[in-house]
Amino acid sequence: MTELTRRRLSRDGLDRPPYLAATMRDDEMTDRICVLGAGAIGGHIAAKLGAAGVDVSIVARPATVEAVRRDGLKLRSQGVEIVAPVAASDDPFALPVQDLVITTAKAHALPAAAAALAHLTGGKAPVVYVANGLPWWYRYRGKGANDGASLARLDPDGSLWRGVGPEGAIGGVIYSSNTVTAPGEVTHLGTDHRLILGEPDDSLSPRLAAVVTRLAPAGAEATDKIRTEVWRKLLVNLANSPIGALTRLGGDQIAADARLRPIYLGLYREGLAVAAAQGIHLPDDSEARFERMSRTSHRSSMLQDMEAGRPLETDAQLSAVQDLAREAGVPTPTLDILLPLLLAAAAGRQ
Ligand SMILES: NC(=O)C1=CN([C@@H]2O[C@H](COP(=O)(O)OP(=O)(O)OC[C@H]3O[C@@H](n4cnc5c(N)ncnc54)[C@H](OP(=O)(O)O)[C@@H]3O)[C@@H](O)[C@H]2O)C=CC1
Ligand SMILES: CC(C)(CO)C(=O)C(=O)O
Repeated sequence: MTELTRRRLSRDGLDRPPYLAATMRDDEMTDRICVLGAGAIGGHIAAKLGAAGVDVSIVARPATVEAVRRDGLKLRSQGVEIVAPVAASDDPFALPVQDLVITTAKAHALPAAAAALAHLTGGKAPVVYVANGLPWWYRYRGKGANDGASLARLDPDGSLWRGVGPEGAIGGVIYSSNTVTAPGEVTHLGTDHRLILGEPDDSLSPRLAAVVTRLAPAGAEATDKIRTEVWRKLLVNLANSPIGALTRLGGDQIAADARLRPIYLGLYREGLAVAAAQGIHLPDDSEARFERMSRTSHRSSMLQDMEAGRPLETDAQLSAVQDLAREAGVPTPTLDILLPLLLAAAAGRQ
């Protein structure tokens, strides 16, 4: 990386002590935003919000909380390091009710976070779900035959649907390559950064407009076709994630290996067919997508999880797609081979 320009940005121009949300006066906290599950993506979003003076707190794991309380939340992006003084806690129940909650926890971590989300929203505040893969609320106010229930794969005991409620859900799709390089420090690779938000009923509601305005410092934009955006991104993950996690290769290395090309194209095209069975018709840009990976050395978040020994996001990115394919009678031969290989490889990690 080129020499970093260090900027120390302080919310309200004050050097506030680290984590204060629970002790702040109510009149100081009129526009509270909390990011639950702040790792690579949540850290990126929270750092940009904090640097812009937004009153943001994060709920994160203890090592992150300790680092952020001590040193602030760091984001290295395009040769600049932002150090944002965001509040941090590993106990969501110590936080007051928020005006807006963003979750960037992986799909498999969400059911366990349902009670925390319910507490943070106070039953009122919207929750922006930013994640790869199919979301648990996919069948809320959609137009499909099975509308009106969670995707069972992603909300197996219904704790999200019943405990948090789909009414508060705002869908989020993100294009941004990030890695946690140290606790409380996120490195953003390249220049791409898009955060696309949409209502499950596809309306351009006043609520959506308000949320997009609040999250503008983090690059938010609105869509009136959130499921189309979910699929557009999911196709990329469906093809890239299993190949990357199995081979341990970054984007440019995958693109340089011609043997991987038909596997990538196969996965992508199977995803296109499943999306089409859902009424979402996207152009076949699989070849261009494959070539485009040569531009980035980013190691996918699933590969990062594979290497760190963490659970993989296979349910949201792969198994839920296979579920929809089976429901619709769409063949997915490439996915059907790679998914068991990936699950076995993940299970066999030391
Ligand atoms: N990284 C990237 O470049 C990209 C990621 N994405 C997607 O964004 C989403 C987030 O990914 P990413 O940021 O990489 O993931 P990370 O694992 O870096 O961040 C998620 C963090 O949330 C923590 N967490 C989970 N549940 C809780 C909880 N209840 N309370 C506190 N902390 C919690 C996790 O801890 P623990 O691990 O201990 O559970 C982890 O530290 C995923 O869906 C991913 O696929 C999309 C585009 C690019
Ligand atoms: C690789 C990338 C940026 C796009 O596939 C991604 O979404 C991830 O890391 O999970």
